[in-house]
Amino acid sequence: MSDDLFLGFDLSTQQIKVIAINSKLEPVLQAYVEFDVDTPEYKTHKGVYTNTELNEVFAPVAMWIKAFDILLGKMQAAGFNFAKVRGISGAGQQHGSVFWSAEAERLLASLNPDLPLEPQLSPKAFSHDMSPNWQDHSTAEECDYLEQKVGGAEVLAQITGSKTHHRFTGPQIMRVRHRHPSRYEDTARISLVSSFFASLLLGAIAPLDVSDVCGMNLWDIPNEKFDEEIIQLVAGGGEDEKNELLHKLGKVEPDGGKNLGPINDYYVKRYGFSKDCAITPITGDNPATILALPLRPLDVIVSLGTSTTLLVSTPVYKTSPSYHMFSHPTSKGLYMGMLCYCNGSLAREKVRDEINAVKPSSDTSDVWASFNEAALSLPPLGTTAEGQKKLGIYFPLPEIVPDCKAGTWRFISDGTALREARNEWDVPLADARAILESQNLSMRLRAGPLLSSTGQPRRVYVVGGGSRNPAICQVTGEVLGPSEGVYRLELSNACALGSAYKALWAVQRKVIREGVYESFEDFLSERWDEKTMINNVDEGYRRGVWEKYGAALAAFDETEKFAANS
Ligand SMILES: Nc1ncnc2c1ncn2[C@@H]1O[C@H](COP(=O)(O)OP(=O)(O)O)[C@@H](O)[C@H]1O
Ligand SMILES: O=C(CO)[C@@H](O)[C@H](O)COP(=O)(O)O
Repeated sequence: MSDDLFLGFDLSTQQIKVIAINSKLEPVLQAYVEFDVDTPEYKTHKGVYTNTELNEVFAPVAMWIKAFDILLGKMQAAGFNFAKVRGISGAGQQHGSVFWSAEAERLLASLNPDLPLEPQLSPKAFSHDMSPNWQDHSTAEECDYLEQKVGGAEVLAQITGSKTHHRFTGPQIMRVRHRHPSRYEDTARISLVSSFFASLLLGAIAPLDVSDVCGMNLWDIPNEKFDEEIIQLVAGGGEDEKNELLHKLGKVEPDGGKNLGPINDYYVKRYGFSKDCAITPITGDNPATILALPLRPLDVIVSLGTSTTLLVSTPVYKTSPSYHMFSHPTSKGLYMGMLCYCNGSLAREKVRDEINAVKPSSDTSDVWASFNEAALSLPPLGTTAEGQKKLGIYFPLPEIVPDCKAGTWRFISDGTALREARNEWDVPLADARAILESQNLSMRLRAGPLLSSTGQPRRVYVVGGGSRNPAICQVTGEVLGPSEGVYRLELSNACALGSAYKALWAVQRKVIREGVYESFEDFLSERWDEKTMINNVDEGYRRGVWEKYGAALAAFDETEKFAANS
């Protein structure tokens, strides 16, 4: 019906957000809750706790539930008509795990609509009150062990789509078993952040999502099943321990558009949702992001959230230890290729703050004004009249790609030799251009094999908080050089939007024949209106400039190797 509504939630690092759309893909409501601001009692910083000594980063599960209570309350206060919602999907920050206690199923199934969710579930529904976060770097030992036992990074990447990564859920579960054996023992079920969120909505533990499960290092992507050898290694012990872990993980739902069941009665009674509002698998925030745009071959999404991620959709399952492959969230036979950086917006903010400290802008309405001016006042690579180029690496946090400790490095390249910079670097002003170039050169270096033989994209779509920044968009266009330019998705939250599209597709997709449905791509292309959804924010390829950055790639590769080995 024309007034039917569909919800896409996003449980990300710093916020929980929602977008409601109608059947014509038009957004009718957006709302969010910011953890640090709206749930201050948990005292998180940017949504997480950090234990620097052990390289641990984690988030309190109770805070997410409380924030969800607040978000639903905000929607109610805005007069949102929950009864019109026909379908719900969502996205969760990837890799984070939630450890449910044996009490969880009973508590989820008997929620009292007179009370908020959080006090009914926390702490009793959980065997562990914290969820390891994707920024965590504490699992070096577990990663080395798994990689060595399974036969190396290439083999792990072939099976699971990625080499082992500190943040991936398999190594994280293994660490919880090592560090908190009794909590692991008391765990009845393990969810990802995505399936945890679906469980809250269903009032029962939801299956894992077909795409998000690929962020665990446990799922054999080509054979569409858990890899029992890896499960055994993570579980320790013998056959019983392996089966116990398989049971804790539960099933994986292969159909991204499946109706998992109606929304739990709790929400019907408390908020007035319809009894037949369908819950569709909730996926990872990055898989959900690729659903926000009708991607064509050679198109790239650069998501500029807390993390920076580069995403492509491809029919080719081509693995490498330097990037990730995931099953596509809606379309069997397609895959999502991804690069992910920890040092995205927080690293840019650090340089921005250093510049504001020495050169505050007269434009007090834009905290990025001085940073942007500094970035755009220099030529590519800050090249001097003598031909010296500046290459920097800015990792306030340990980085994923390359696997590198925290630090800042500045280099001068004269085209043949590379050396660490001395006083010829105007710190911090020259850092503005250098950090943007560095982040884009790193993506260009690694995304090449996922793209054409030249490594040049057709379009770059920028999404997320950082895409509002014109200097960031310009340097992205200069370095990545897309032939058709850089486009910004005008709705700021791509993964919530992609999730809402997924909910709509799941409810309205045509049945082609028994068990075969209209594809997500066909469904979206028919309805999507480019003119209202995206804006051309940079011309992209500039003759001579793209080539100049191409010529600097080898030197940039060397700077990364230097940083990773120092
Ligand atoms: N004008 C801007 N320029 C650069 N960065 C920005 C701008 N506006 C917002 N951001 C950045 O966007 C980030 C949040 O993006 P968002 O996509 O909401 O992240 P997440 O989904 O990870 O919570 C913030 O860390 C902030 O630094
Ligand atoms: O770890 C990854 C992807 O592998 C991150 O992209 C997380 O999924 C968190 O994303 P944001 O909160 O930055 O959107």
